[in-house]
Amino acid sequence: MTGKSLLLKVILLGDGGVGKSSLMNRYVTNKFDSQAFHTIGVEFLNRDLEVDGRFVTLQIWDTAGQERFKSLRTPFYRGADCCLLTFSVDDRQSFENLGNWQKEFVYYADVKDPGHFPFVVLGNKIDKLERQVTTEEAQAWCLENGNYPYLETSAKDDTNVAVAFEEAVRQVLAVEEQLEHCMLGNTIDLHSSSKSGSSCC
Ligand SMILES: Nc1nc2c(ncn2[C@@H]2O[C@H](COP(=O)(O)OP(=O)(O)OP(=O)(O)O)[C@@H](O)[C@H]2O)c(=O)[nH]1
Ligand SMILES: [Mg+2]
Repeated sequence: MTGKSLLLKVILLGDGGVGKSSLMNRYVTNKFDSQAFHTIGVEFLNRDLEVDGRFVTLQIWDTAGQERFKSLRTPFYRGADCCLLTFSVDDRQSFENLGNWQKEFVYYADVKDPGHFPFVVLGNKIDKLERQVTTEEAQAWCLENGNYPYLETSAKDDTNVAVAFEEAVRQVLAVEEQLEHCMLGNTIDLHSSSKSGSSCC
């Protein structure tokens, strides 16, 4: 193993019943429960992985989507490195609520620069035959709301679950690299006699 393992906190948000707990459990324990209970508050599980040569410990925070548990989940948003906005492709309302979840996260996590925060959107339950949201609609929402990556998953069939969490890591690493690049730019600026500003951030 080269270098230190990076601890990243990712948080799963979305309406009750879209499959957040099922995605986390599929990814970490490779199990699926067709009779899963609603989450109360938050739970988290860790999994180590390697993405593009970087060793990462992913701390996955699974939150309660039901409105009545709002005050129990929001205190845990702070410090998240990535937010997975989740809906279910067989539940139109859960898709229409994505914007509310995004706003709730930005507010309670106190995100200073929402335009550069790594969100990833997941359309879960693609094993279901009766869809209420098309792939194209979901892609269009992602494009309009911040050009977020969109992945379609099935916790039941284990479709794209690992890919989704790896994409979350890639998004965080990309933002981190951008920041490092900017800081390097600023360091050079401080020692430079020219007054030209940094080209990023
Ligand atoms: N067919 C199918 N069912 C799924 C899938 N993912 C989850 N489910 C089922 O959907 C129901 C709700 O799943 P949960 O994982 O508990 O949903 P949640 O988003 O954690 O819900 P809250 O904890 O209330 O916020 C359960 O009965 C799961 O078995 C999937 O990919 N396909
Ligand atoms: Mg849950």
